Amino acid sequence: MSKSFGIKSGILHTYKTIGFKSVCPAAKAKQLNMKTNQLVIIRHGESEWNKLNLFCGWHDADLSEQGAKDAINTSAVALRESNLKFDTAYSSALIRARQSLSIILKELNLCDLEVVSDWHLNERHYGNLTGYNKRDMADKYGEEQVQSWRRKYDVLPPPITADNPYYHSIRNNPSFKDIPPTEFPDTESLKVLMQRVIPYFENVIFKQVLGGRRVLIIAHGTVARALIKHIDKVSDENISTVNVPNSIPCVFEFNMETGEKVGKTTFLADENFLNEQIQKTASIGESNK
Ligand SMILES: O=C(O)[C@@H](COP(=O)(O)O)OP(=O)(O)O
Repeated sequence: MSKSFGIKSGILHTYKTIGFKSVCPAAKAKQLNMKTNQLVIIRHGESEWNKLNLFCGWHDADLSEQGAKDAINTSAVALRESNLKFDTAYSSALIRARQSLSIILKELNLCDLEVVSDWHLNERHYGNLTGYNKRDMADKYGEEQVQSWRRKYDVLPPPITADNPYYHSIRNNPSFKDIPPTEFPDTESLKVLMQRVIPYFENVIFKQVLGGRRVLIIAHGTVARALIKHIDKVSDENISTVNVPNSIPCVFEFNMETGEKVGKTTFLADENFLNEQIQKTASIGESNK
């Protein structure tokens, strides 16, 4: 049985959320009259490349069988148990996010929901790390370097070169045909990714949230970290400690008049399961050799 709870410092050490601590009666009355709306963000289910522990980024990996099951048993079950309803949904242009969204919507009997898939919500481009096993890269370059590529705010992986086995399939992916050539990345840090994700979020998605539409976003680990950093004002340093696991819905609530965040960021999962999945996501994982 899923249950919800706010992120506390014990779970994501330095990640502090904005909660109401004590309020005067007038402020309480204001809270009670406040119109709010929720936004749900989910990282797609496990992909074939998550399973193999490969840097994936803009490579278009399918969902694994387990990922498809988790979209049903973890994502859809939690949304249903929490009685969350949606008017519209967004995903990246990548198959793993689109597949997760379509499975979740089918489970919730929402197959007719308006859906937008947009490349601005794509995972960060992992540059020339694309296709390599994370543990093998740690053996070659050291764990510190690999964790810095993965989690530091402003560290770019080496740019992808034409001899990378996935260079051409990424460049020629029909799902990316509308991306202006000058905006097609060859590597991205979290900082660089935020330059495309946050304007899209603010100008397209958040306006709908403030207008009262109930929005579901299916995205990626780094995109979810970008949105958490932006919404919860996490510092450049502390964001490196935030890891977002596959399939577990993350719920934010906003004051519709002011756009301010209300209450705590909430992951819809049992606390032990959430902690286990966060540890798994943070870890460099195993080699396939
Ligand atoms: O690109 C990838 O390899 C993973 C994230 O990997 P880490 O940053 O956790 O290593 O992205 P996602 O599975 O969310 O699309």
